[in-house]
Amino acid sequence: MVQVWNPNGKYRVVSTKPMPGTRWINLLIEQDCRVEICTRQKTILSVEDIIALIGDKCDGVIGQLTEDWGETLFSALSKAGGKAFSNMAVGYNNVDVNAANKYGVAVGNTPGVLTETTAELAASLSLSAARRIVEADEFMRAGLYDGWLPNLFVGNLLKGQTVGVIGAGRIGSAYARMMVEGFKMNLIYYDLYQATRLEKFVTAYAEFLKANGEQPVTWKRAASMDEVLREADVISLHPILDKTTYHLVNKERLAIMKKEAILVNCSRGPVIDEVALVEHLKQNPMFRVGLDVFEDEPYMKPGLADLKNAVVVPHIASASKWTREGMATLAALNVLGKIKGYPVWSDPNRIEPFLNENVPPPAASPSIVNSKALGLPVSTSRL
Ligand SMILES: NC(=O)c1ccc[n+]([C@@H]2O[C@H](COP(=O)([O-])OP(=O)(O)OC[C@H]3O[C@@H](n4cnc5c(N)ncnc54)[C@H](O)[C@@H]3O)[C@@H](O)[C@H]2O)c1
Ligand SMILES: O=C(O)[C@H](O)CO
Repeated sequence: MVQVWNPNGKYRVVSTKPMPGTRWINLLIEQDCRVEICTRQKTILSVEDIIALIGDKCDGVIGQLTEDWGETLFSALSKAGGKAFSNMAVGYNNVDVNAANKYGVAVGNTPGVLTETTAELAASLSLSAARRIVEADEFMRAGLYDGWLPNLFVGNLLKGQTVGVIGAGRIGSAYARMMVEGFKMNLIYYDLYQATRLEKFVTAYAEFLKANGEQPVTWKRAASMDEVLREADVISLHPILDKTTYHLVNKERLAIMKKEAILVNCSRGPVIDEVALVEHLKQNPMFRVGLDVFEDEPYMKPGLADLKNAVVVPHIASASKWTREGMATLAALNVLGKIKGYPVWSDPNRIEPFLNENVPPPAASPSIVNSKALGLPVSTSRL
């Protein structure tokens, strides 16, 4: 149930799951780590399972977003001499960072490497919902197709419509660019901060279209989230999950959206009140959703699975080979960096140097979310 690499390594690093690729294992082994990988056939490990894996001596743990990293686990890790934990994910709403701070444990995450992959899945869900691809696929497989018809699976044209993005950070901005450039959609977004680079991109693209005699695209930063919900035809959610974004989309907000709107969620399930969503989908058959995440994963709220106007996939937005191997590498290097006393990389939005397989990675932890709280030194490397 535990696979061991480099048994005589000085530092003991535990991974609660097998992760894609071997680079992450090799990087740890090269730096004198004994790597233990839990191979249990149990998808979601409990706190007790992880305490058993940590044992009496553990220098660092690489964990998953399905695990509850709170007071109990950080206390156990600290007692075992551990100073580092990394989620193999960019989102870390499963981690109580205050508890980690209390025990002086660094918390890593994996930004950047999954930005485009996740945005591509959001774009795929947008298209699947707009063009009713899953419904049509089921129809074909059921042997129901008996010839072309003018009204068969008529969906929505994206070109010239408005795409709304809630949370225009790394992934939200990448998605917005795909939809604007790929489908010539106009953009409206809501974020606590201005997405300057995104705005510049859309402005430049609009100028390019105009110079080619085409209808230019437009953009607008909305003053409120409701403005996006009212105006957009396709809305994709990309904020972090915290107290301010829990049930951000609720019954009242669903009611202000267009009757034929498409809602996509590749952020975290609890950003939508899923019970209210099921009801809304029942009442509004032309309203469609594309969901990668669910409020009570791995479960769906009753009724959702029966609805034809919902496309549902099992939290696979970051699931491309390159991204998942890169996430494993970043998570391992976060833990390794802390164990070795390396500084923290200065810009978690520029993690490319860690992903080049042809050169050794920088001597730094790529992304530690509580580096300031722990007073960790920051790398001065300008690679
Ligand atoms: N489905 C998946 O597999 C998958 C994959 C990657 C990331 N994610 C989720 O996507 C999230 C975003 O990732 P990212 O790399 O783009 O992060 P990011 O930090 O770059 O972007 C998040 C954005 O949300 C904004 N935001 C925060 N609170 C908000 C609010 N109340 N209203 C509107 N905007 C708000 C922030 O200002 C920021 O711009 C992650 O935290 C994670 O939960 C899911
Ligand atoms: O936060 C994340 O990284 C995802 O949910 C998994 O890739």
